[in-house]
This record gives sequence, C-alpha cells and structure tokens, in this order.
Amino acid sequence: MSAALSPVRPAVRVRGAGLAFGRRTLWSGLDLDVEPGEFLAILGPNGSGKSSLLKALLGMQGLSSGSVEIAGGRPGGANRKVGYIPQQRAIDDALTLRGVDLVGLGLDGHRWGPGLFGHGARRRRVAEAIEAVGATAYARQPVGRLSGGEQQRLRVAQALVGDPSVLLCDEPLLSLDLAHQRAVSELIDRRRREADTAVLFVTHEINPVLSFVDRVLYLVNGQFRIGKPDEVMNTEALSELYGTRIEVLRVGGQIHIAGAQSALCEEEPHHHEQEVAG
Ligand SMILES: Nc1ncnc2c1ncn2[C@@H]1O[C@H](COP(=O)(O)OP(=O)(O)OP(=O)(O)O)[C@@H](O)[C@H]1O
Repeated sequence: MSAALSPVRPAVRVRGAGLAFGRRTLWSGLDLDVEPGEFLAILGPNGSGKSSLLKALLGMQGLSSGSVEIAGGRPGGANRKVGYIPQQRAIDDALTLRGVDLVGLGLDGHRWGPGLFGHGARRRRVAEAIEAVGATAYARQPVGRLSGGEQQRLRVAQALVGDPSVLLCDEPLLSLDLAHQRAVSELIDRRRREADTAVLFVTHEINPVLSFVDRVLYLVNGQFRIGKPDEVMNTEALSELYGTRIEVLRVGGQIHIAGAQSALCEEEPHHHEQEVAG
C-alpha cells in the first residue's frame, strides 16, 4: 500500500494538510495516500476533526494549510466520482420523498444524469443500486416512514449510484442494530472489493468493521497515527496519542480499550445519537 511502491494513482492524496478554527488546531501536517480499494477507518474522540476531514475532501471545508486531491482532482468538482454517506440525521416522518427519489438524487451532477443517458437508463441505474443494497421491497414507500436501518441502506444506495471511485462514510453504522451494522458494512466492503472503490470510514467503534479495515487514521487532540490496526490500536501507540495510560486488549477478534474513559469516546454514547431516526 506504500505510495512510493504503488504504480496506481492514489484515490485520495493529502499533503501537509492542517485545519484550525480560531486558535484551535484540529490536525496539522497530515500526509495520507489512500489506494483504490483500500478501507481506511478514521477514529478519534468527539471533536477530533474526523467529520471535518471528510468535509475537506468533499470541498465543503477549506484547509488552513496543505492540499488534498480526491478521485484524481480537486475536491468539490461537479464530476468528481465521490460518494458520501453523511452522518445520520432524523428523517422527518412526514417526508413524502420515496426511496427511489432519494437514491436518484445521488445521480444529480454526475455524468449519469438524464441529460446524457435519458430517463430509462437513469431509472435502471437507480433500480440496480437499490437492488444491490436489498432495498427493493420498500423503495417506493415514503422515506420518512421507514426504519433507521432501511433508511441507511437507501443512503448507501444513494452514495453508490453514481459509481464512485471514492466513498466517504461518516458514522454510517450509528443507531443501527448489530444485524444492520453488519449488513451495511458488508455492502460497503463488497463495493470496494468489486469496484476498487476506496473507502474512508469515520467511526467511533472499530469492532464492527475490524475485519475489513486495512489501515486506521486515529486523531486525538491535534495528533494522529496512521497504520495497520495492530500498529495503531495497541497500548503503547494509543497511550502516547492520548498522553495518558490506555490499555488495549484483543479479545476474541475484537479490540477493547480501557483506561482513562473520560479521554475516550469508544465506549460512550455518541452526541448525535439523540438526533437519529430510530
Ligand atoms: N465551521 C466551523 N467553525 C468552527 N468550528 C468548527 C467548524 N466545524 C467544526 N468545528 C469544530 O471542530 C471540531 C471538530 O468537529 P468534527 O465534527 O470534525 O469532529 P468529529 O471528530 O467528527 O466529532 P464527532 O465524533 O463528535 O462527530 C468541533 O469542536 C467542532 O465544533
């Protein structure tokens, strides 16, 4: 996966990137290449700047320093092949938009739009994306009446319908039960295996995706560590990052973190959880 050895252009290239709000630096000096098909988990406590990094890659947030390149271009371009699963917000149960309409929104601004392919091709593409996430049975119902897990599958379809080469996911498992966590993470993993889509996956809990993760970017208080899960998720590396003693245990294929709980977010409820549709 080393950029120096790889002949393939990285899907994401970050060089000397820094982001500060006022006098608070979220992160700085960030260098990162994400290869096509790679699954990168982005971890860190609340407020460490995980979502802001995705927003910088989307062109929704300017950097204070450095540069980013995504899908071969600058962030924010209309034709960039970038899929985005935003952090879940409650969908108003009065919303009459149907699943097919929601997924169709993922084509707007892409080269697959009706201008190029006509309505028939567009409809087929939306139907295929919905089928791929197993949401066909409820895709014609108003989104607001679906369960959180059903809505989340449709969000995944919306992010994938434009055939992205990079997929940015912001806590896509939040509020899902274990079965749906597994279903959604397997969908995302299958996409990167079948289409070589690079996945940048923000999460406060690594275990549901641990078997898929190639590398971890762990952000804490302006510091970060990048490496394979075992290189980052260990007692020494995390204690150094947090600046306090953290115990990392591997039990039954899972990673458990103990220590200064106040410094960690892994075991704590997420502060957006209240806003999420059930
Ligand atoms: N436009 C902005 N102006 C000022 N501060 C901002 C802005 N955007 C984000 N912040 C602050 O930057 C910090 C990092 O926010 P961000 O949402 O990136 O964190 P996060 O790691 O994704 O957190 P969480 O796990 O809670 O979602 C927060 O303290 C937030 O208030």
